Amino acid sequence: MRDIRVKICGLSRPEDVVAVAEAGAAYCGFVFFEKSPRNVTPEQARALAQEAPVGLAKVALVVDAEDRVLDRIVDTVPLDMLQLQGAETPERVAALRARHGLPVMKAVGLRDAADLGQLAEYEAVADQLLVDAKPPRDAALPGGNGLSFDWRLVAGRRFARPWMLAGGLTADNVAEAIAMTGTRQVDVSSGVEAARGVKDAAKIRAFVEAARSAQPVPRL
Ligand SMILES: O=C(O)c1ccccc1NCC(=O)[C@H](O)[C@H](O)COP(=O)(O)O
Repeated sequence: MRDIRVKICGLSRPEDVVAVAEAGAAYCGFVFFEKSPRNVTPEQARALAQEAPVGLAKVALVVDAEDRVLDRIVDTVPLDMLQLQGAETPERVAALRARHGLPVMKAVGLRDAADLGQLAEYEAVADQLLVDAKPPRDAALPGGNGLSFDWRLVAGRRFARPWMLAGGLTADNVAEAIAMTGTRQVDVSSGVEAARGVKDAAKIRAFVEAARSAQPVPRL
């Protein structure tokens, strides 16, 4: 299967972008969140983006960012997509989409069936959904924690928009996750790191290979 699209999130060094491009990923992500070990400034992200070849989509991840912060990111970094990882409302998603003229991917955290209602709410306004594990209540980060959720929650679900599976994925479990959920897109951060916040080129390669060799359930 060659149509699985992979996003590698939390890049902070030029060699990470090169490794992601060479591995054949479709998206690379830059984290703008000061408490994160993967945080980059707009200027750093701009330099990283210059390493990205045509065809590798550059995604800015923000968490409840104020307009002036997001304006500076968008004005500084050549971007292809915004990823909203905070508590942005559907109205805020729609407003940011209109303000910046970029596709918006809204992250939705799942822990149990009670969280599924959010998917429909955000499908109505976002270009894509990132279906992620809901962070633990005491987590320092709202994402990028290397935690999975119960994939059976979305197995067989018909999404109205393109969506990406995230949360605790690794080269060892990504094929099973794709087979179980039927997703065509996957996102990873912790699972391709040598140490927290430090990406590993061999793990990136192994992850992309494992994802692209997976067999999603056929669409009926
Ligand atoms: O990665 C971070 O440090 C981060 C900080 C704040 C909000 C979100 C963050 N990361 C989100 C991701 O990188 C992923 O899109 C997703 O949560 C999967 O992460 P992981 O479980 O580490 O693969």
